[in-house]
This record gives sequence, structure tokens and C-alpha cells, in this order.
Amino acid sequence: MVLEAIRYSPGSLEILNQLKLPHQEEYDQVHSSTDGWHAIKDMRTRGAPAIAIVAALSLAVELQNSKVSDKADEVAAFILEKLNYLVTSRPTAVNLADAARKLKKVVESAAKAKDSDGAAVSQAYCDAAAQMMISDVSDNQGIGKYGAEWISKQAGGGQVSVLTHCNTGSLATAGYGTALGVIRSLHANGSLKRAFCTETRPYNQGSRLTAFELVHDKIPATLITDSMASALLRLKGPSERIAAIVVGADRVAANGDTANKIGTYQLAITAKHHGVKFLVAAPRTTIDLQTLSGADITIEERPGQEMTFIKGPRFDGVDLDLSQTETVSIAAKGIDVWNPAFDVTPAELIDGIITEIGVVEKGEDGKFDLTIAMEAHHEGIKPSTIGGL
Ligand SMILES: CSC[C@H]1O[C@H](OP(=O)(O)O)[C@H](O)[C@@H]1O
Repeated sequence: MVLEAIRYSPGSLEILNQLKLPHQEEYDQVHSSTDGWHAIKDMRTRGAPAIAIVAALSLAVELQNSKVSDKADEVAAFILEKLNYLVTSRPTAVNLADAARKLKKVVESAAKAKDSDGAAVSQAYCDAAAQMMISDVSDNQGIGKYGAEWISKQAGGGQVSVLTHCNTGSLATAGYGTALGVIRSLHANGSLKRAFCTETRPYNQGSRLTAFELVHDKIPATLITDSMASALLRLKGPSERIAAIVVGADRVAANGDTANKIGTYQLAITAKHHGVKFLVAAPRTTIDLQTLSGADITIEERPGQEMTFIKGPRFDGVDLDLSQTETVSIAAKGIDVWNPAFDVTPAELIDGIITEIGVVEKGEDGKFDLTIAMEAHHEGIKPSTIGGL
């Protein structure tokens, strides 16, 4: 059974409540853009691509379940207002803002069309929002293909292990995943020895979500704490043939600096120290040429209690009691907390950016040129024009 973070059909949107995973698989209904905003803010749904898709579809179901004006410009104005509201839910991942920008263009074009009316504008929006979900899965399968090929080629063939951070799988996207998509493709190719995943404190996307996906897919995998990464590379890197650390992204700046889950930057440092490749896996909807460098990326800070308390089903010493969710304190009362949700890895520590059309590598100047990848998005330039293939 395929893991579905998002279930959509015209008029109906359900999200898998990721605060309940891995022990409870509960779907929450999303009826409106307000529901969508709160689901994203609460992190009941999360992951850069999934955030964009849930936001877009939350407005689609709101339109589908309401009587829209018959005036094209009124419906267009309503949609633009709601998109501006939705992008305020979480600031770091660019996918949501990118989706809103593209959807605004669709709406403005539909509103200008000859004999257009409210229903036509609403339908054009809903069709475009639904297409984003379909495109994301195919993007991720491309990322998986090119990422797996690149890693296998760099490792000289045979089976390799990789380390990943946070959750970048079917629970962070419309399906298959980005960095976890690379792991899925390596496994499908028979090229994966083992996947190592970090627990990814404090939200524990790794221990709760990535581990859940890897167990679900029966992929050989080992969970480590975030603090074990360097020791893993030093003590088990050669024997486990750890060829790369592969992570997702929330925003890739024009120069390749990448914002991703907190803890990513230190993984890039230890990868460099241990001679292990460090790869960012991201669809081009995550590349933001308007943000020139990592210094320009807004880093979301989350509430301190998300670090100082931990939630989970009650354990009676023998088994889990799923009917009882307990919240326990794991920090001294009164301590100040700094809880940034992301950090920025400088391009100099990144060996390649895996996109759905190929792996972008640095040029002879030691810098990334992401415009080729983005132009291909519009002009269909074949992947072979991008390094690494
Ligand atoms: C393909 S998901 C990309 C990215 O999103 C995650 O952040 P969050 O769980 O806070 O939404 C994480 O940074 C992933 O790498």
C-alpha cells in the first residue's frame, strides 16, 4: 500500500496528520484555505513540496464547495487574497510562494480570457492546483533516478549506503520523495546496502516519519541520533560503504546555498571532513533564483516547547497504549531555548544538487549555475547539458 500524505479529489482534501505518526494513521479533513493554513502552521502536514500542494488544494476545495461569483474579476480577487494569506503559514520553504506565484498567473490569465466568468476562473485554478500534485510525483521519480545514477557512478558501482536527514519522502511530498526518493531508487536498482537516517530533533521527522517510510517499504535502514553522524562516518563509513549524505531542501538560493532542516549544515561539514559526497535533492520548484544567497533566506523559528516537551503514546512497560497520548518535559524548567527549524548550508559544502532533470554540479569556477536547470524547466533543455550525467 502506497503511503499517501495527501488525498485529494474534487471537493475533498484529506491530510495524514503527521503529529500522530508513526503510531497512529489519522486523516484530517481540510475544507478551506483557513484549514490549510492551520494544518501547515501546526505541522500536521509538512515538507516543502507538500506544504505548497496542501495550501493550493485547500483553496481548491473551498472554491469547489462554495457558490462562487459569476464575475471573473471577483473570483480572481478572492483567489489572490487567499493565496496571499496561505503563503504566511511558513516562511522558509519557497515551494509555497512559488506555487502561489504560478497559480496567480493562471488566475489572471483566466480572468482576462474572452467571455470568461467566475466559474471558468475557479476551474482554471482548481485544475492547475491538481496538476501540481501530479507533477510533484513525476519530479520526485526523476530526482530518484538521477540521484541514484550519480551516486552509483561516483562510488564505482556495487552497493552503497547513504545517510539522510529529516523526512523527504512520501510524507513530505505528493509521493516517492526527494532525498528519500533517491534512496528508494537505489533500493529498486539493487544498489542500496543500507540507509541511515537521523532522528532529526526536535520534531523527530527522522525517527517518526523517515523510519516509518523505510520500514513500510522494507528498505534496510538504521536510525541514529543527530549527534552520532560524525562517529558513523568515521567508524562505519568504509565498512558500510557510506558514499553520500543526501538531504532535501526548503529553498535553494541562486548561488546554491541551501536552507534545509536544522542539523543539515553540520552534516555537510562532517561529510567534507570524511570525504563523503554531500548532495541536495530538490525539485526545481525549490530553487529560488530571486534569492541570491543563503544570507537572504528567512529562517523560521518554532516555539520553544516543541523542543522542551515530547509527545507520544503511553508505554506501560510492555506495550504502547495508543488511547493515551502523553506529553512529558525533557528540559529544565526556565531554561531559554533557541529553536530554528532550518539552517543554511553554503554551496561550497555541496557536491551536487539533484533535480528532476539531472544533477547540477559546480562549474570550473567552483560555483553552481542554476539558470541552466531553470531554463530547462521552460525550454526543455535535455538533462545532458547539466553536469553529472
Ligand atoms: C522534501 S521536504 C523538504 C524539507 O522540508 C522539511 O522541513 P519541515 O519538516 O519543517 O517541513 C525538511 O527540511 C525537508 O528536508
